[in-house]
Amino acid sequence: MKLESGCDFITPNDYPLRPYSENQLGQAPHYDPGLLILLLPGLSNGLQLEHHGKWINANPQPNSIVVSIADQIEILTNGKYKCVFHRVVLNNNVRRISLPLFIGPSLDTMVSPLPECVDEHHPPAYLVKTYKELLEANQYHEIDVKSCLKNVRL
Ligand SMILES: O=C(O)CCC(=O)C(=O)O
Ligand SMILES: [Fe+2]
Repeated sequence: MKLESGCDFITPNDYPLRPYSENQLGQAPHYDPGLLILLLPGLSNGLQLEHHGKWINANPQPNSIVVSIADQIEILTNGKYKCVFHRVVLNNNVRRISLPLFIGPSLDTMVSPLPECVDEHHPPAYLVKTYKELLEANQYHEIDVKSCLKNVRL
């Protein structure tokens, strides 16, 4: 994958306080686009990851950066490393601000399973698309539950 230039973007999140409302969602369950996400998770909890059908709290350490796998790593590794399905639950007591940096290749980069991850037992499991086409498949709407992965998994 050519990574001399890339398409990175930051989409800050500001989640309001919602007293007296248990488990109200700040972000619906979704997959993130791109290669990797570097997230400054702010001071409050709320980020949850799906693991074997259950939601678990990420509970990042104070002053840490959360690194998570986005959809292109799943495609590049031919499904070996799965994109993290996650959501945000609003906090009853603390206003939550988070800062995710979405790291991706340039928009015209073809994203396909790496040859090292394909063999006779692991045939290519994803369609070959450019990063731009992957974003379009997701309607540029990263918080939509519909991930581009659904459109490119074979
Ligand atoms: O607020 C968070 O911790 C996560 C944000 C997130 O998942 C996103 O913006 O895609
Ligand atoms: Fe996300």
